[in-house]
Amino acid sequence: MKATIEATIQATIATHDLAVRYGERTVIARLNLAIASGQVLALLGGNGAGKTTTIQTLLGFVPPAAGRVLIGGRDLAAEPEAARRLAYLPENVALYPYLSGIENLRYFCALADIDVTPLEAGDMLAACGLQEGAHGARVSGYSKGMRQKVGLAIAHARSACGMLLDEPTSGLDPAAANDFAARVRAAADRGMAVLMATHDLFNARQVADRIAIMQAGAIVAEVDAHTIGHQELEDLYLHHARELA
Ligand SMILES: Nc1ncnc2c1ncn2[C@@H]1O[C@H](COP(=O)(O)OP(=O)(O)OP(=O)(O)O)[C@@H](O)[C@H]1O
Repeated sequence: MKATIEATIQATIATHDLAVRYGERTVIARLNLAIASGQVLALLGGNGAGKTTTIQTLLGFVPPAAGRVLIGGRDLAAEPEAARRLAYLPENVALYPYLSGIENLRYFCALADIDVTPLEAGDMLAACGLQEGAHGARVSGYSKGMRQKVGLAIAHARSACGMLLDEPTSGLDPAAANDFAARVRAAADRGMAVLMATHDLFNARQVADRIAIMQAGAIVAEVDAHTIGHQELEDLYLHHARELA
């Protein structure tokens, strides 16, 4: 589904006719995305559909073969630093294991020239749901859910305008997944644009405003997450998965 030019320009995270190649192979083809402030787009798709490659390209890690990436209206090709306004939460948030939650948050903020006092860091972690007893403990002992809360706190502290999540709920128990979903929704409600690549249809419906289905590097369907039922979404997803088989 093609985003209008107006939506692309106004969006916080956007791509226009994006193509990505690995060698001779095209893995993203004419991808048009537009995610406005306050919106969550869930990107569904089978293994190898191109979800992670899309995220890596938005972050500037993978160069486009054609098309444009716009972050906050700034073209990444001309202003690569625009990608620094995005927070990235991969499946396993990378933190320094021998530092505490507070130290990790302060360190990642310092990299962005943001000075955060230990007290402020504790408040930020608490606001993201990390229990106080864990703030000063080494991250090596944290669960996946706790690491994600630190990741969310870093994103807020760095005033990210957008957040890219790659399979954030895989491996989380239902309570942790539910809690994470609520926090992502809250981040969007405060104005962040969120792109969430996931295999979790339930989570996609719970958190997202729109759900896009990706197949062989292109969006083949886009639906309203608030109105589509679980069965309908599953059928749509499987229909496109079968087309490929
Ligand atoms: N560094 C790379 N070099 C060459 N090909 C790659 C590279 N990274 C990914 N690919 C290929 O690009 C295609 C898209 O991969 P990608 O990881 O983006 O898919 P995905 O939708 O994130 O899949 P999954 O759900 O399994 O994580 C796949 O065919 C993959 O093999």
